[in-house]
Amino acid sequence: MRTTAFNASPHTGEAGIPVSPIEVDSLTKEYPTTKSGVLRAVNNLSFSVRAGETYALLGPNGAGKSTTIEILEGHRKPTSGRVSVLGTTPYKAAPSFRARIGIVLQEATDAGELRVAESLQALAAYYPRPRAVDELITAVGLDGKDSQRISTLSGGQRRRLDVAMGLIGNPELLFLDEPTTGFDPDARRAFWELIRGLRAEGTTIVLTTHYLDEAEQLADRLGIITDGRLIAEGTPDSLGGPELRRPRVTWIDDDGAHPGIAREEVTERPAEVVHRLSDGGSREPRNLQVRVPTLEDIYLELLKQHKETSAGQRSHDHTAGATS
Ligand SMILES: Nc1ncnc2c1ncn2[C@@H]1O[C@H](COP(=O)(O)OP(=O)(O)OP(=O)(O)O)[C@@H](O)[C@H]1O
Repeated sequence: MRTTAFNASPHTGEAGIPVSPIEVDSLTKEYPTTKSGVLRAVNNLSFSVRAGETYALLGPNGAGKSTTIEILEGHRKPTSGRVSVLGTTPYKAAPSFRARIGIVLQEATDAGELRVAESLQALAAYYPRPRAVDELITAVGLDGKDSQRISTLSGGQRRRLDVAMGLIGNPELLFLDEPTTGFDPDARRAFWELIRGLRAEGTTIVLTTHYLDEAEQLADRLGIITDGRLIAEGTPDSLGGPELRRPRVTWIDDDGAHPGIAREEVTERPAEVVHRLSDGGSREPRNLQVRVPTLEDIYLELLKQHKETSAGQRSHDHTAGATS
């Protein structure tokens, strides 16, 4: 068993050894398909999440993020591999496990005719140390909506209530599956503050999102999944490595035989390139810009590289198969 000691409130495993709250080792999940085959949604995936860390799982639609999260929550059983969450195997865990985790699913469950505060009160009764309902309503920005029927909330307000439902039990470990879909920009920023507050309290958070700025704002580390595999992992400042982070100088070249050509130079010394292009500052190349790659640029580049490598591998396998 891989074990790691961490500074912030380590969880204790079966043998009393401190372990990461989440350890995923060679996880594979296959779904049966209608054509009596299988779809491998998660493929030999390994990663761990440290105590008190916010970890973002990123990846395109269908990459296997929700499947992974559902296995971590105990809602699905792995086909193979080992998963440990808070020191237990989630799908076999005792009911007390549920009280220690908070879940915000991608899709809200039907709330019937319940009202905001009463739904949270009802849920709070299941937890040994729930959060105060009125404080939570304020924290998620639903002030004044206490007695409104859930069915009449707007999409974004409903999503905020989902987040409140995930937090009501005061969880040690919080799963957020695309939590801010449908939020307006203001509400997203308020939500980020809420998450930062939870992180400061020591809550371990696993987040999936398609908003790269959200991942950059919230995550200590990021993992990129595609085709069920982890293709890159790192901090928002280091993901992709120095090569993908080099600044780009772009301009429109009007000097050559064909004026108006868009140019780009990738460089570690953008000031030097600008100096050269502007003849020491004496002229202005058209649309001259220096751009540092954003997390989104790096993410897209990593996915592109993965696609190219996979295509190359497939064609190599095909050729090798044809000649063997
Ligand atoms: N219950 C299921 N039965 C069969 N196939 C499934 C099931 N759930 C998911 N899949 C398939 O597994 C793959 C991974 O899906 P998953 O929902 O985990 O992806 P995701 O990364 O969360 O995608 P998104 O960003 O769109 O939410 C997809 O091809 C999906 O169609």
